[in-house]
Amino acid sequence: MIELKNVSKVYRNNHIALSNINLTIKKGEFVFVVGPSGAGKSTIIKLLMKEVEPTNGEIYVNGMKLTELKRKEVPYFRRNLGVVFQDFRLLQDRTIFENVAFAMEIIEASSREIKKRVPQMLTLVGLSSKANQYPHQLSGGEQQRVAIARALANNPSILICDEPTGNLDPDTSWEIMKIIDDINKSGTTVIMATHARDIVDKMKKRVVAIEKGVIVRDQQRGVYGYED
Ligand SMILES: Nc1ncnc2c1ncn2[C@@H]1O[C@H](COP(=O)(O)OP(=O)(O)OP(=O)(O)O)[C@@H](O)[C@H]1O
Repeated sequence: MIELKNVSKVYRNNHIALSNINLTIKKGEFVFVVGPSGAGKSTIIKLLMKEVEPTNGEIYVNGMKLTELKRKEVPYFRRNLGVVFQDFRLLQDRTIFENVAFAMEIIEASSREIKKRVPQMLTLVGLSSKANQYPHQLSGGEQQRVAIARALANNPSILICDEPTGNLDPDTSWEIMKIIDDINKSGTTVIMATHARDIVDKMKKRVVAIEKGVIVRDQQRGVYGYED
């Protein structure tokens, strides 16, 4: 479970990115976070990853109070999170297999586990045949599937996606959404920040809308609801 209690974030330049956010996300939910550019969506994601600290308020993820986590506990905490970004963020000088393996090497998984798990993840995203290729040899959609495989390698309970379809054409975006939806159906909590109106409208999931750092709407089976 994820809980933000009275969370505010003021950046160093005194910009108020989030103001008194209260949000609870249950295990297994699928939540879209929508809102105009600059509304604070990425800031929420960075707070959940403990990449930035809140100025005020409390954040709990899977029973851990993030503001009280010690520096050395952060890697352990992050094992529970898989993260996918708009720009894929693959290592260009490593193969597809090595990119997925890298996530497991960080948590010091054994080479035996890695050899077993990476092919399973590549099969899940339909890329077994590309294991020995390099990112630049893959299409954008394929690269995003690698990023998803990497995000899931350590079996996280939460998948966080920041604009995962932002660089993809509509058909490819839907292929990615099908994979993310299946991951959610298998029990993983999904939080996805997006500007993709069509996807939000068709998926009929919970929608949390943010404007100027404030939650202005929180709907089950919601819609995108912006003209941008
Ligand atoms: N490191 C930072 N220092 C100062 N201001 C920042 C910083 N990061 C973000 N901001 C500001 O905080 C506000 C919220 O930014 P955030 O990136 O969370 O928005 P967003 O909703 O994700 O936008 P987009 O849809 O364009 O990605 C913006 O006004 C942004 O300029």
